[in-house]
Amino acid sequence: MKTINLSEQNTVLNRFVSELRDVEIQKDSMRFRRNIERIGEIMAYEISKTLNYFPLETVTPLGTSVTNVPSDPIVIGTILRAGLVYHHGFLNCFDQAENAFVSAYRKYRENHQSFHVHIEYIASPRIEDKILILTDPMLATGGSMDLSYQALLTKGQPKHIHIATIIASRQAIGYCEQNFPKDRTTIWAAAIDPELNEYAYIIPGLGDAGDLAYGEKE
Ligand SMILES: O=P(O)(O)OC[C@H]1O[C@H](OP(=O)(O)OP(=O)(O)O)[C@H](O)[C@@H]1O
Ligand SMILES: O=c1cc[nH]c(=O)[nH]1
Ligand SMILES: [Mg+2]
Repeated sequence: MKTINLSEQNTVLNRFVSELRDVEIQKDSMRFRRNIERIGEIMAYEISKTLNYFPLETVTPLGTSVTNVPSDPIVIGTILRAGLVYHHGFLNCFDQAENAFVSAYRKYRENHQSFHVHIEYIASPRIEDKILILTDPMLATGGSMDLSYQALLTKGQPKHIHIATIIASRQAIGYCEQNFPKDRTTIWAAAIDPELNEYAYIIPGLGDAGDLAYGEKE
């Protein structure tokens, strides 16, 4: 299994990640959402370099042109709710992709320290033999990603799985390496952080991505 940490390259993506983390800039929730979206656009472009292509003949007003374009059918599968704008970033790039949504959220117990991940709803096309891009901006324990993937397997076996995230913990990378098919999974992260706190939040991370994008929930 390959893990690609895009922060190892000096690109403008790093500025977008640093703005997402910045406690002052986070107050501008529109900027927060737009940064997530544009990281989705850039990551989709990076993933596009791994796809299969075929030569497409195009008729222009003055002749014909042949261009290599992607041939793989793609399903973008997103975990609600923090993944919503990230999803749109991917869709801006892969505008012909099919779309899947999974509602996975942390249900905290009384003590607020332990939780289990709750899946209530999936809406997905068939994913058999397609390229499945699973998107969620935060990969903390990896539990939501794993359970969402298991839920989507009721729709077929994908040809390849791309796990796309903005901030991953080291622990979650290890968890995904153990729980996803090694020969057909690639993990893409805009940054990988060292640890989780006692509430399983990524440290230093950025806080609660869903709340920062869409407001606090009860
Ligand atoms: O890797 P994990 O330990 O499973 O944690 C990561 C999950 O936590 C966040 O969602 P959250 O449950 O906070 O829901 P929200 O998007 O509605 O805020 C995030 O968007 C991931 O889905
Ligand atoms: O650090 C984390 C962990 C889970 N969900 C988030 O939004 N942030
Ligand atoms: Mg979630």
